[in-house]
Amino acid sequence: MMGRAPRALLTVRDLTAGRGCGRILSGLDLDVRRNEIVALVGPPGAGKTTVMEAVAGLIRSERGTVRLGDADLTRLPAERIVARGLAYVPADLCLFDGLTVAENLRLGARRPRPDLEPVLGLFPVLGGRLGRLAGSLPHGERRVCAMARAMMGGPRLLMIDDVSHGLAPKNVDEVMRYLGDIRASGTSVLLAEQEVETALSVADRAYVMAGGAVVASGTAGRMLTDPRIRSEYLGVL
Ligand SMILES: Nc1ncnc2c1ncn2[C@@H]1O[C@H](COP(=O)(O)OP(=O)(O)OP(=O)(O)O)[C@@H](O)[C@H]1O
Repeated sequence: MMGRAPRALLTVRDLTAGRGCGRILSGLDLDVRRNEIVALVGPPGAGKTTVMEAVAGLIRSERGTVRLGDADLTRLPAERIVARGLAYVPADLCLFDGLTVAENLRLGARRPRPDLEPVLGLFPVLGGRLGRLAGSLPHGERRVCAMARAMMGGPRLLMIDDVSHGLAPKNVDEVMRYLGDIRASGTSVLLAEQEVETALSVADRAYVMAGGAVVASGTAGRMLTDPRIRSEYLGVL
């Protein structure tokens, strides 16, 4: 919106979290504003999944705060975080393979007899797959199904881990286009991605992670053109 500062949606401050093996994130700050697509990029093991799981309430943080709009999500259980409007698509998708696509979508809704039409409007490819078992879909469509299931609850923010993982190049382009459509429908997006150029092609802003910390951040345009960031953090000579 011209002349008005973009409003904060997700505000993460001083996030410090680990797993059984010890502390992974220390004092991490991150923001997603309304109508933004934000990318978390970095090599395997940098901590991108850990950020998403801590924000989604799947692992407990030691310290720090997580807010979504006016709501304080800090250390709420995962199901209450989803109910506040924050949905998460994990890298392994967690579809119910023995249920149909339609049944998977209904499970993502927060009402007993949900209308599938708005989400099918966003992901038209699923319209012809509703009666198929989710386990029988090709990998690209499984990812679309998982994104669609997450959208059934009408989230304000959708977090998607390893968004292009295992996809053929044409399916990567398709999934990236869906991210733009999701944003246009009013849901902001936080994605984690190892393929930096892929992430920056769709994101407004990005955070580069290494060793559990944010080591650079800025607009995608700056990330793509700044020679220091390209050589030091993105591995592009
Ligand atoms: N389930 C787990 N148990 C113990 N340690 C883990 C677990 N998952 C990740 N880790 C460790 O936590 C650190 C951060 O991993 P994380 O998966 O958050 O990174 P990532 O940037 O998402 O990597 P990728 O791009 O491969 O998904 C790594 O050192 C990793 O070995």
